Amino acid sequence: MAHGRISRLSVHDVRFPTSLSGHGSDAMHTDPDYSAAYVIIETDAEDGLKGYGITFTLGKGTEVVVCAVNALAQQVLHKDLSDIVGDFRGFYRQLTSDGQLRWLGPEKGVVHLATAAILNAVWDLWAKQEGKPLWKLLVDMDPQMLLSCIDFRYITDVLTEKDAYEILKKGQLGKKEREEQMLRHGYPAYTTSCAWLGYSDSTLKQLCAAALKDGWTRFKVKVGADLQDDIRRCRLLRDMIGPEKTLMMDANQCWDVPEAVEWMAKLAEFKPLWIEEPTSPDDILGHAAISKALAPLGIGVATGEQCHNRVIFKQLLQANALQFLQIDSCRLGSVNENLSVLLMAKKFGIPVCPHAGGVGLCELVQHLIIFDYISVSASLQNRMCEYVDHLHEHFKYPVVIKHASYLPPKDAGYSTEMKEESVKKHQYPDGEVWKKLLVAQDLCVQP
Ligand SMILES: C[C@H](O)[C@@H](O)[C@@H](O)[C@H](O)C(=O)O
Ligand SMILES: [Mg+2]
Repeated sequence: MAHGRISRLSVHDVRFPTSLSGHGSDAMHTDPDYSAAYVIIETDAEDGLKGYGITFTLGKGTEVVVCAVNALAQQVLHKDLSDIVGDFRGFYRQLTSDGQLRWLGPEKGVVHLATAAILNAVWDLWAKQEGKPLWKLLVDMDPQMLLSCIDFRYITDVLTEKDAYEILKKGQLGKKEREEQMLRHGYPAYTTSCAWLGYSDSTLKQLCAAALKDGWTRFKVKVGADLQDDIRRCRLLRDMIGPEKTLMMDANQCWDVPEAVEWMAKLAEFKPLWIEEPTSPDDILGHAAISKALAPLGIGVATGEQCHNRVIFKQLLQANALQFLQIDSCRLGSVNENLSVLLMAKKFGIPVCPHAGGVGLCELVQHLIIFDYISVSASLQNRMCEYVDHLHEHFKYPVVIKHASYLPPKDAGYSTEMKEESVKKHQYPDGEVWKKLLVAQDLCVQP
């Protein structure tokens, strides 16, 4: 049973200097420092359990998200955890409807990232108090209770609570077998970390060879900055992995709509399964036009990592604008909003392939997709979860990958907790790592 009154919320600006080695780089984010606004909530309960939550950011933006978390903190402080989760829909609504702060969103941008960080911490705490990993808390939850966590406002034209109930009811069939299957084999994954845009050809080759040796069969490559580079890199990868293995491409929003179609026609010979974020994440009809134009080439469109909220996902689905839906554990309003998107995707028959390219995103989103398979989609067809091989060593309960699949986490919680030492070292700007880097930068700019 959820218990304790929330007595403290603290938030830290934690940054990793990944840009120094090109990790995470793409056509639009050329110097990403993988970062997180890291929230810790404490209660007055005697068990001493804490909830940890993150949202993913890239360096400079983190301090802005930290401010937004502090602005929202009043909504959480002094509340009983049992009241929050007992009416989670109401609490979600309250947090996203603050009469003054909602002007900054609503339900998008910095305030929504802050909402995600806070709610991720709440879910972590709840799962810890129940003594279960988050995926298992969701799998074991009664469908009515699960639905009571979702705010259906703005989506009832495509998914009513009754529709959602039917989906979850159906999902009960064969659930036990699917859970056993997950525990035995895990959830299939693909890797992005061989082919960031800033990597040299020799790094790409070396990482791809190592990944093949480790049993990876699905690979994603960054494209979009320079066509000739793309052709060379895609050829290199396709030659290494052979014709049967799966290749995906990711442009991170760099093209106009016609440009996306033309560019992809030139990369079609490398047989990508999808092109991810070909254009602005807000351009629903643009994604639909690209989907239509690329369908004859056998290339699907994937998007979602910068999709603001359930409303945009709803419209992407309504407009046939995507063939692969990429949920993100830290951009949407935590588990609550992601549940609604998983259910909408099921209703439209669109496979969910979560986004996880960032710090901590693999740790979190694995819970959601494992739940999705066991209780909602009941299918692995055309589905896989992204994996990036960075920064797991900073987490107390890092992901476990075996045979290119995510093994379901066993520890209680949402796998969000970072090692204390890592947080201390990487806090910006006072952590040891940043102190050194900032001093070095200063020395460089001084005449
Ligand atoms: C800046 C980041 O690394 C992105 O490039 C990354 O999230 C990427 O889009 C992905 O799909 O993993
Ligand atoms: Mg991407």
